[in-house]
Amino acid sequence: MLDESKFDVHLKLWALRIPCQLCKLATRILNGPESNLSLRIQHVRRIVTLYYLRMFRIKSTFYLSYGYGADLSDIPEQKLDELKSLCEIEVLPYSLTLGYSYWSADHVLKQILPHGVEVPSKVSLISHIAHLNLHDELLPYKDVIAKVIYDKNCPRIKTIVNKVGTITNEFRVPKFEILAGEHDMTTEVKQYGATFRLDYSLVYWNSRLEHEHKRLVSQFQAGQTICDMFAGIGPFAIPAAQKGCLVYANDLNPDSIHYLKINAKVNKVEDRICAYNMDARKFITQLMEVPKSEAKLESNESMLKTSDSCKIHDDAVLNSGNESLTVDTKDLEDSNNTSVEDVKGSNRHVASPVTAAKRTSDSFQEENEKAHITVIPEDGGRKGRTNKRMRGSEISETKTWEHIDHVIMNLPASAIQFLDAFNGLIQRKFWKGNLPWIHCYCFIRATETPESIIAEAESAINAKIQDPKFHRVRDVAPNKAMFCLSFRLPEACCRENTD
Ligand SMILES: C[S@@+](CC[C@H](N)C(=O)[O-])C[C@H]1O[C@@H](n2cnc3c(N)ncnc32)[C@H](O)[C@@H]1O
Repeated sequence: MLDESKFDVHLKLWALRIPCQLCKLATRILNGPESNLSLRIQHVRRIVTLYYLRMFRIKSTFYLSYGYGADLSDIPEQKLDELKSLCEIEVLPYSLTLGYSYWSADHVLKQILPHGVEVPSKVSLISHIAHLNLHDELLPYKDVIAKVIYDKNCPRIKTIVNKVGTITNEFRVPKFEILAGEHDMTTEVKQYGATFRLDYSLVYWNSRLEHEHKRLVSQFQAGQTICDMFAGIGPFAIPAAQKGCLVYANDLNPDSIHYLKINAKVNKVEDRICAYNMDARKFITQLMEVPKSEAKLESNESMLKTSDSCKIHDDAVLNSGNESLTVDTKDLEDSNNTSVEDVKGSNRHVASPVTAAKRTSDSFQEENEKAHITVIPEDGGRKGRTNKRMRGSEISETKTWEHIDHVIMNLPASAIQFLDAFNGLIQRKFWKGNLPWIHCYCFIRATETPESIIAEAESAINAKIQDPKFHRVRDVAPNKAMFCLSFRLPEACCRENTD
């Protein structure tokens, strides 16, 4: 329990009694820039405000002066003359108690925490949720720290959470303990004009990546096709779609896809986002693999023409075959217990067959949920393209084995290990135009260099990377920084002949 009375400070002050309507003017006179007085006034500015408001309520008016003598001798003559010309000034003693509610969180915590223990300075705000990362030394004080931060920031902050342990699950979602406020982790954040709804306890979200999301999307052009292999709730996908790109967005976490769909709707880009819930390696393979036969190709094309605006390579993505195109719902449920290291061999999600895409909205939704493959736009094509931001060319029918402009891989801990999926994936004779840009996020530790990262990437794709570009995103620890490695997929990755 926090004894709030411990923070009371009793002040004996002198006050000037000034009529209500002249208070502002008197403050301006006393608070002039040229005298020593202004310093003092600044020092007591909050008291002044506080007190002024309080007096205003009871229709009386005071201007508090912290150090003025009763005879007004501290006030420079010229200012005093100005004041006197306004009205008759009365000086009287006044006692003021500044209590717990007056002091800042920092001030209170400094008094509570033992000497030498640093007050937590970094609080991440995700709309109404304050996320603390308390280190071991502060854990014994976590409840009082949370209470003070909550008291001082309520109602803007409604929930205070602390991250427990390190992130070990595949979905990159920390475990949180709610320390104060409402037990509600659903929230809404804005990034460069887009709205993102999310449940912070279920999906990955990092507000510190806002600038990076913006930077990368600024490289995309309207009409381009983007593939986001680790899309989360859509911080790349939604703005790219807002820009007029067609986006194929995938994430292994079903909750991320749930919110991605919501966010696509909220931002009115559901006609330009196709969402998938599967392992990234399987996703990219199925998206870019050429259909097995011309016959299948043709039947896909006719389906595409009648299907909604999200043109999907049905044969590859929603293959009716029994073998590979399946997602194991059980594995997905259990995947919270899987470490990041397990990700590489993640084609293990094999079990229930995935079914084809064309159907009415309800059955569509139902079946896709079952199969963990979701295509958002149930009626996007019929509704037409509503997004005001769309510029440039309309999205034409897209065959993802013929052309994709950019591939985003934001899973820094292990995205490089997924690059081998591109080795021999594209069939050159079907591909039109340039090969895609790959934007692969990674961490570089003190023991590593950009060269060692390139070597790892080249070994994964089994080809030499020409003109790689590294962009430093942010420092995540003293010896570890997050980078974006961008390069155009080398021609040598392509398969020359169809099977
Ligand atoms: C670092 S987050 C990035 C999310 C989003 N792109 C962003 O910038 O905020 C990585 C995402 O990859 C997803 N993920 C992890 N392993 C995956 C896998 N094997 N296949 C597909 N998605 C995966 C996680 O669920 C998480 O949402």
